[in-house]
This record gives sequence, C-alpha cells and structure tokens, in this order.
Amino acid sequence: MRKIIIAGNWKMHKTQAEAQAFLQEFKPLIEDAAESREVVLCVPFTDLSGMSQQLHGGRVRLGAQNVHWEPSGAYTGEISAAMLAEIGIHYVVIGHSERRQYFGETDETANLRVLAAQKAGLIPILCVGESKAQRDAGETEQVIIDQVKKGLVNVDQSNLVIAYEPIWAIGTGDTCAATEANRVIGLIREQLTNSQVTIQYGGSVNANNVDEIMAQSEIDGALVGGASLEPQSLARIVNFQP
Ligand SMILES: O=C[C@H](O)COP(=O)(O)O
Repeated sequence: MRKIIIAGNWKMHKTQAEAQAFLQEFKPLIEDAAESREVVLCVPFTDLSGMSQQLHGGRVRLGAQNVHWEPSGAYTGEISAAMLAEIGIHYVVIGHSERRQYFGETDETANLRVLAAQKAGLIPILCVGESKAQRDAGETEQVIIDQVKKGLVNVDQSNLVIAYEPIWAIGTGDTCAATEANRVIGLIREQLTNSQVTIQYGGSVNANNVDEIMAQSEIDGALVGGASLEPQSLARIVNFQP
C-alpha cells in the first residue's frame, strides 16, 4: 500500500517565531486526521532545529528544502545531509523548479543530492515538472521521463518520494486538471522499478481542490506551497475527504 504524504513547502517564509505560532494553531487541527496520512513541513533551514524540538514525538515530520551532495567541505552557505539527519529531519525537497530556475540546479545535481540524502537516512522528495512552453510544444512526456530517469540514477526506490509539479501550475492558481495530473503521475510510475513509491502532485493545491486531486488513483499526496502557510488551510488539506 502506497503511503499518503501531505507536505507543506514554506519556501522562504516564516521566522522562528512565526513557525512556532503556526504549530501551536496547526497541531490541534490535525489531531484527528487518519494515522495513515503522513504530515510533513518543509521549512527554511533556520526553522528546522527549533521546530524539531517542538515537534519531537508528534506526528508532524520535518523536511528541508535542499541539501548539498558532499558530506562536508569548503562549500560556503551549504548544508549537508548528516547535518539535517542529526537534528531529526526526515525529508528533503530536491530539484524543486525554483532551485532549477534561480540557482542553476540540474537533473545531475538533483541526482547527487538524492543519493547523499538517502545515504544519511533522509527521504528525498524529488521534484519534476514541465514548463508551459514545453507543455505547449507537446514535450511534457519526454521532459518528465528524462527528469525522472536522470534524477534516479543508482537511487534506492524504496526510500523515495517524487513530486510532479508542472511549473505553470506553481503559485499561479492555475491547477493542473486532476485527471491530467493523474495521467502524468501514472507515466512517472511506469518509469519506476518500485510501484510503491509515493508520488505527489504539487501546483496550486488548496482547500477547495484537494478532494478532487486526492481522489485520483495515481496521486498519493500533495506538495503544497502557498496554501501551507496558513494553519487552517493546510489542516483542511491534510483532512481531505476521499
Ligand atoms: O512546492 C510546492 C510547489 O511549488 C507548489 O506551490 P503552490 O502550492 O504555491 O503552487
């Protein structure tokens, strides 16, 4: 049975004080959510340590938003997988389209990061997705297959999450039709050797559309940006109605 994972990606939002206030309101709202649903918050590096202590023993797990592939060294500004694992982090977002667009990340560096994360015992959330131009040119399938294959070289698929995030649907309110997201995620699954990998959809998921998205047979969760910043809205997404 594939694990359902609802993950918030706060991106570059929330100070430690704001994170603490969020958790105080959020935790009671998800107390009754089905145990089978994993709840993850992928937050800025500066929030991780404090939140890890605040969440210790609870059901909300933490994720980072990036990780370097080397275990240590002269890489100013970078964070290693062991540093994250040491403070109780379980997940790490890798290859998000914003990292690819603004920071020059590639399928090759995403692959190195996935391998480093797994080596330290973290679960990578590998993001893939096509741009509007690629979709309009009919290249969606090839782009996605390429990203998946290149990102997963030598990767252990029993310790992996993939997020399908069409770039044109991120932060735009222009959600990919649930049936189309389901089709592309089915295509991603066909490229895998392990059929049990959790594959999320991401791109303008919110309290109003989550039920339809999560009703799709291939979609095992959501990676939520904007709508994860408010406790009520993320709680509604965690409590989606199947
Ligand atoms: O990682 C999350 C995605 O980029 C989706 O962001 P969004 O929900 O604000 O569209």
